[in-house]
Amino acid sequence: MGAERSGPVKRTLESYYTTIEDFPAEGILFRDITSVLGDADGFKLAIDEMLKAIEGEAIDVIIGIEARGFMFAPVLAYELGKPFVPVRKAGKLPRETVSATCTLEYGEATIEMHADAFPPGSKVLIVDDLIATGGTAKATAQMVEELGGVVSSFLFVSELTYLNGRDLLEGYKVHSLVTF
Ligand SMILES: O=P(O)(O)OC[C@H]1O[C@H](OP(=O)(O)OP(=O)(O)O)[C@H](O)[C@@H]1O
Ligand SMILES: Nc1ncnc2[nH]cnc12
Repeated sequence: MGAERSGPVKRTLESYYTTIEDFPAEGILFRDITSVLGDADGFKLAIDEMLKAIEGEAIDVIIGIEARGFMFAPVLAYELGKPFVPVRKAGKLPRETVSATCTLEYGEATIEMHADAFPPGSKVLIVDDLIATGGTAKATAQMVEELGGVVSSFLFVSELTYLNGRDLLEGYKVHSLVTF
């Protein structure tokens, strides 16, 4: 028998994640994105797969949600030549804002976006690292629509399917690359 050939092992995006038990509270399985970003191949794979997921979609503006959405949305905005708009936790943005409150897997949050972030009618891609209950994403869509924008789709690196966040986003197009 001849020698077996083996090329470089192709890792999945999921394999770059680290899982931490009981963080930040007991009973939570925390899916840590920093180990994806902390590996150059992992980060490249994430960006490549994100770009592939939205290939061909009409997008005018890319929103990233603080803090972990900021790790991805600006890279996509740069790659696609589109403006980046931040959604931030309350009290951080300097100009007039719109706001929405959401319930999360652990806690509650109020988030804000600048009222002049994009012109009415803009097609908006909403990016975050993860969807859990979907509360943050839904609150972001409410703000986009309050400003006359149209949500083209949501794009998450990962999805906690057991929290059924997709149900809250019924009627919207939702992309996620890794499911836990
Ligand atoms: O689907 P949901 O239940 O709304 O949860 C998802 C959100 O929770 C996490 O952010 P977190 O609020 O922990 O803030 P961080 O990005 O600043 O760590 C995550 O990055 C999403 O933004
Ligand atoms: N289980 C989890 N892991 C990582 N980020 C999260 N955000 C909300 N729930 C999370």
